[in-house]
Amino acid sequence: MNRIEQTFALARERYAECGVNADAALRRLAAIPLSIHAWQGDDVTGFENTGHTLTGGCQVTGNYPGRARNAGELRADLDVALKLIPGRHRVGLQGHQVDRMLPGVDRDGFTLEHFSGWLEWAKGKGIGLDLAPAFYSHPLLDHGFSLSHPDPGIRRFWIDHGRACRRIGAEFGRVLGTPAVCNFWAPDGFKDTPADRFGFRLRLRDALDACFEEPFAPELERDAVESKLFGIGTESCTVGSNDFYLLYAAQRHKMPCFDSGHFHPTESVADKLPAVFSLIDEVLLHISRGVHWDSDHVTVLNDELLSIAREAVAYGYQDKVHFALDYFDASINRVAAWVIGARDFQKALLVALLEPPAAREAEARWDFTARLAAQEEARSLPWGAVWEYFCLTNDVPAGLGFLDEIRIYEKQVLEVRK
Ligand SMILES: C[C@H](O)[C@H](O)[C@@H](O)C(=O)CO
Ligand SMILES: [Mn+2]
Repeated sequence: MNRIEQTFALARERYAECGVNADAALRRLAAIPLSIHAWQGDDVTGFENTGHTLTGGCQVTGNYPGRARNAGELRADLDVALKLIPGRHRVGLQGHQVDRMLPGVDRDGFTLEHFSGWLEWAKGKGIGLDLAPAFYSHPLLDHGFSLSHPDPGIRRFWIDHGRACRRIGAEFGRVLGTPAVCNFWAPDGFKDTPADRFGFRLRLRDALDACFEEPFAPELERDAVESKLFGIGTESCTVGSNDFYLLYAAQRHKMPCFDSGHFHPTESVADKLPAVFSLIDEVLLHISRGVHWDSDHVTVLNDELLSIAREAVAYGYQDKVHFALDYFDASINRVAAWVIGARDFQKALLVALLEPPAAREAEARWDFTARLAAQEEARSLPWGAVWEYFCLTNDVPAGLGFLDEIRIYEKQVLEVRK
């Protein structure tokens, strides 16, 4: 046995002493796909080559060399990242990350032809694809409004873009054999105090209803709606607030999407999961990290990530949670950003899957002293040895070895992109 196998054998024994089957935890972790967000690789730019800047209240900072300039380069970068993230995952696309543009066709007329390269690539890799409409970075995001805009013509453009993405997503689902998650996030909102919070929400409601009018089998396509607390330039009011979308999702049988950067800094996304799952069957998580605001930092293994992962798996409904990454950092190697963030969330999931029963047993007998002691002692259990074994058995480097491969790719490919 090599060192990793030896330390895993000892860790397996230690966990068994705590009533945990480490092999079973590894099997459950391997069964959890993450949706790797393609937009970390192109700085949410898209490939329409229209020169649209990033709008919609998001911001990407940094200018690290090597941003993907087209779908082919983005797929090549994702190929490298996916080889360094243990397990089998999915890839999430934005509605403007097209393979090609067609003469006279704008986002409201996109079809599978605009994403055919992505479909062939995903089919070849045996992975699923998710597709989110891009309701931003376009001249028709007028005064910052899309689906809730007062002008019916502008609303129609964005509704048709949303409808087009769902159709393309359903095709992805049909060909790839796994439903595409189509996440609807509209940046609509107000920099300063609005005079009409209600009319915009009524229009958003009706526009979403129009987007979702065409039924698709759940085996092909799933709809999610993503709330947000504020954006840059929409500090005073977002039309798609959490109150709006939570009720919309419940009434219209859609998935609420909780983005961990979209709530007040002291608000717990982790606690929302068991609350929502008492009444809603399925959710989408956007795993991100806000530093002071929705800054979309690369996820790190902090208490918030650990608690989100724990609440997502603690009650056995993890197959009803769609785990998607959502952050964009252009100040570091973009491939490394995918790999570090994805591996970190997998570590958080593993810690949760390895959680001993002692804390829950103590709580069941109202012994909160033993509960706290058990929760804190669990922190020092040898989950790292189990993680390294997970990397080994999935043929990816444990420890920092993944960075060596990224550095080689950086030298050979990223640095020569000008
Ligand atoms: C690019 C995505 O649509 C975007 O990140 C959205 O999910 C979001 O979180 C906006 O703040
Ligand atoms: Mn998000």
